[in-house]
Amino acid sequence: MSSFARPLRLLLLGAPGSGKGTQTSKLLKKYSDVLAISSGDLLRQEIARKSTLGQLSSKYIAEGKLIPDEHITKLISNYLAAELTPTSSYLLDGFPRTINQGRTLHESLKQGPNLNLVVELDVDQNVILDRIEKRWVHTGSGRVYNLDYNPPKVPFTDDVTGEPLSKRVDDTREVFSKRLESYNAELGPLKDFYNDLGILETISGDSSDIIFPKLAKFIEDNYVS
Ligand SMILES: Nc1nc2c(ncn2[C@@H]2O[C@H](COP(=O)(O)OP(=O)(O)O)[C@@H](O)[C@H]2O)c(=O)[nH]1
Ligand SMILES: Nc1ncnc2c1ncn2[C@@H]1O[C@H](COP(=O)(O)OP(=O)(O)O)[C@@H](O)[C@H]1O
Repeated sequence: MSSFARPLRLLLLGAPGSGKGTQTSKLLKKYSDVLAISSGDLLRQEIARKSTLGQLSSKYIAEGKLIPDEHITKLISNYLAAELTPTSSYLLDGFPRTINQGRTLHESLKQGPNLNLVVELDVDQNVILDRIEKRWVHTGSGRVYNLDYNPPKVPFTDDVTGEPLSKRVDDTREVFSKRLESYNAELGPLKDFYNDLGILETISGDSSDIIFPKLAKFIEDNYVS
């Protein structure tokens, strides 16, 4: 039995550290039948298994550069083709993040379960560097922690597996500034594209605990009831 009256096909747009992964995990706790796809997590898994794409990507990621559109689009399109059904509800985190990726995805899903909601997480960019510097991750699962906001039960240890947490190579002050610059450069055309499709919403808040209730209510009002 689906949680939804109509399928939720959501893209979360947001600067690095704005809380896309955090909102995703909160939504998955509320709606278990949503397929969550995080481009960053998929890339980090490729890097961990030392695939060709992983070896290529690790250089770009370490320098805060975007992976070339054709490579990331192939990875995500193959994943979607394998996992999506015509009635799927899904959540995209981190892809698309350029207008070319957005247009390509829109064309490839034209006959199928295309995006029906794009939410921009509008967070004061002065607060996100501190978040990034305190972010620790469990690479295997993509679980995200923060020394201030959501620390693990046991220091530097994943709550579920007990495995050690790690810092992302791109979560440094200097690399972060490059990622933020690239996000800000790509955001305008993407927002215009989805605004023209009539599916863009912007939710503001300087804490994920302010944003999530607004996001959950929007979904409840428009996709559940
Ligand atoms: N202080 C604080 N940290 C947060 C908040 N929301 C998320 N974080 C943490 O900030 C970091 C970035 O969040 P994440 O969800 O990974 O952002 P993403 O890069 O957009 O996916 C992580 O360490 C989160 O645990 C918040 O409202 N306040
Ligand atoms: N859609 C994408 N296009 C190009 N590169 C991507 C994409 N998604 C992720 N990446 C690469 O992976 C890195 C980490 O992505 P992600 O985990 O989404 O980080 P963030 O915390 O910035 O949201 C990005 O800085 C970029 O190098």
